[in-house]
Amino acid sequence: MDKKKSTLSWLMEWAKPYKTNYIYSVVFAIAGVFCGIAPYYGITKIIIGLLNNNRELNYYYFWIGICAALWVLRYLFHGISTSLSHRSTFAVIAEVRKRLAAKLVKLPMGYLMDTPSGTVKNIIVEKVDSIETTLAHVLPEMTANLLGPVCIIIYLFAVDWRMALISLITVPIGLFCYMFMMKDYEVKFKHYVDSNKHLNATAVEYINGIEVIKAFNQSAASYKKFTDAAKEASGSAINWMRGTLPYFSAAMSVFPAVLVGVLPLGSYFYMKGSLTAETFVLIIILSLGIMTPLITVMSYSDDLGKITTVVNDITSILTEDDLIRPEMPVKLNSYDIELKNLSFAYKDKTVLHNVNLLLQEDSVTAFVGPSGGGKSTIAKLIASLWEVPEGTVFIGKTDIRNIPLEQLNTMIAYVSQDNYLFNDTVRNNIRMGNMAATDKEVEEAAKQSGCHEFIMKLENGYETVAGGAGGHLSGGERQRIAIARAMLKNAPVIILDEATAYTDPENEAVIQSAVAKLVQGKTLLVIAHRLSTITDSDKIVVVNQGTIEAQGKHEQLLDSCRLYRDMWNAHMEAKDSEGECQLSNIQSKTEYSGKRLE
Ligand SMILES: Nc1ncnc2c1ncn2[C@@H]1O[C@H](COP(=O)(O)OP(=O)(O)OP(=O)(O)O)[C@@H](O)[C@H]1O
Repeated sequence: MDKKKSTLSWLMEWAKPYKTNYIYSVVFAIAGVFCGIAPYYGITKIIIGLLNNNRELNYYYFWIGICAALWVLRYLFHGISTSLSHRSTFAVIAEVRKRLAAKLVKLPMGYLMDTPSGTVKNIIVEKVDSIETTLAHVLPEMTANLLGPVCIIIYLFAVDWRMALISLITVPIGLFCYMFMMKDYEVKFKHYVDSNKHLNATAVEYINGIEVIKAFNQSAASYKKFTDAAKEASGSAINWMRGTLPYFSAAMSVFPAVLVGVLPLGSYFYMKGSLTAETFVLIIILSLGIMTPLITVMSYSDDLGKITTVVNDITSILTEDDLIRPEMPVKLNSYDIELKNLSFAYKDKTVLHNVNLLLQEDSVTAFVGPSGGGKSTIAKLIASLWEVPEGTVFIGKTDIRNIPLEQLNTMIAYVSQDNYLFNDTVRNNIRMGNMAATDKEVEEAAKQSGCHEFIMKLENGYETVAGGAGGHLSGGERQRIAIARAMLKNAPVIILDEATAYTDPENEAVIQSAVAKLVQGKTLLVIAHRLSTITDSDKIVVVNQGTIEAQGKHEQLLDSCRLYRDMWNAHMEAKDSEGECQLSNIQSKTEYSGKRLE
């Protein structure tokens, strides 16, 4: 996407589908402005009639009628114009928000992790909302309100060029004030916008982290961070207003004050006999008529100063580089996953070094290893949550960069420790795995992942609303719902990244036996800290410090890999000390391999 496009080009691109509506809106706005100015001509005619001692009542009725009709038409046309521009603008706003939401899904996780969610929300909600003024008001009203006075001034030139020039006397002064107002406007407004984004991010952080803040008695520090952000936001608003308001007020008062020149100089010409009373009255009244449109134009100049910052914010997301993927689905020979010379860094920190590995279809591969070794990073690269910068991930011998994102998302079910549950019913949260699933299928998946029982105990069973991020459920319950969701998806590649970390051993056994039934013919990758749960995997891979330290079956690794042996011993000791050394019992329930379980 073109990152150098101007603000105007962006606005035109967004408004293009509604071009006709906008054109009609401008036309009606112009008609409205003319109907607003024209009565001044009628009033001039009435005054001139009075000055000439015209005694024909019909003459006055006629002009009064014309003025009244025009006044009504003015509001009618303005209403039609505003309704057309608003209808189109709200459609544009919805479309821009849709594009932003669609874009977020295509962006690498890195972008989303580096950008606070409050900032993203601020752009999608508030910033997008603020293009409303420009498209719905500034475009039709500013055009019309500029065109009206310009036409009158041309008419005045035709009537008396000296008076027309005099009526323009305030324009350079007004422009001068305007120039001062616009000096540094964008910088100050940007500061105001940035500090508001920061305030949004801090507010979201404060709300999301309230549990930790309370638990660690950090309310004073966190509250201070939030109040500092609020203070900065209000300071930047004051700074922005202070820098612009005096000039804005001066421009607002000077610009439309056309009578300042018209009255004294007109009187002088009249006294000298070079200006008739009729022309003088006509010029005075028409000069008054152009004031209202000029004030309207001035009031929108402020919005023009803001729009570049607003559009830049919106397009900063829209022009961010996507995960580049083709559109057309590709045919894959198998669901074998192969990593070749895979390296990866989070910013400057390299966490994977030249990883080579094969995860075969119809088999269970388990990643084990010390914390921070890189297990989840490999899983995320396979799931394309991050772009592969160096080396290659193949699925069925096809580079994942050549597989459309949608196809990839359909064939991989990724369940992590922190699975997000939407603020929707438990049933719909599970159904996200397969939107076409029937209620019965949803419940079947819930039974297999060990959540049916606790769901039935919830206030409204499957219709209970899970709450934002599943806040009404325990960590283990949330994980089991996420597993049910993945089961329903029935994807050929399943990645369980510590998916049962919060689950108690009993439920873990239920889940694992259910998953075991599903893995036939699939590629299953399990990341686990509880080694006893993966001893029967087809392949166990020891990941340490971003490299593959060893791989093989449990018994082989016990013999050949010291790190694995140490981890196993530590795990056994921990189990012993917890008094839950019914290993054989748990193992028999927790084997992932479907072949053994059946
Ligand atoms: N988003 C991120 N930004 C920066 N560094 C990260 C990010 N995610 C992970 N890391 C770092 O990358 C390294 C590997 O992390 P990763 O989560 O892959 O390890 P892991 O083996 O899965 O660890 P664990 O078993 O604790 O989940 C760690 O040093 C971690 O701090």
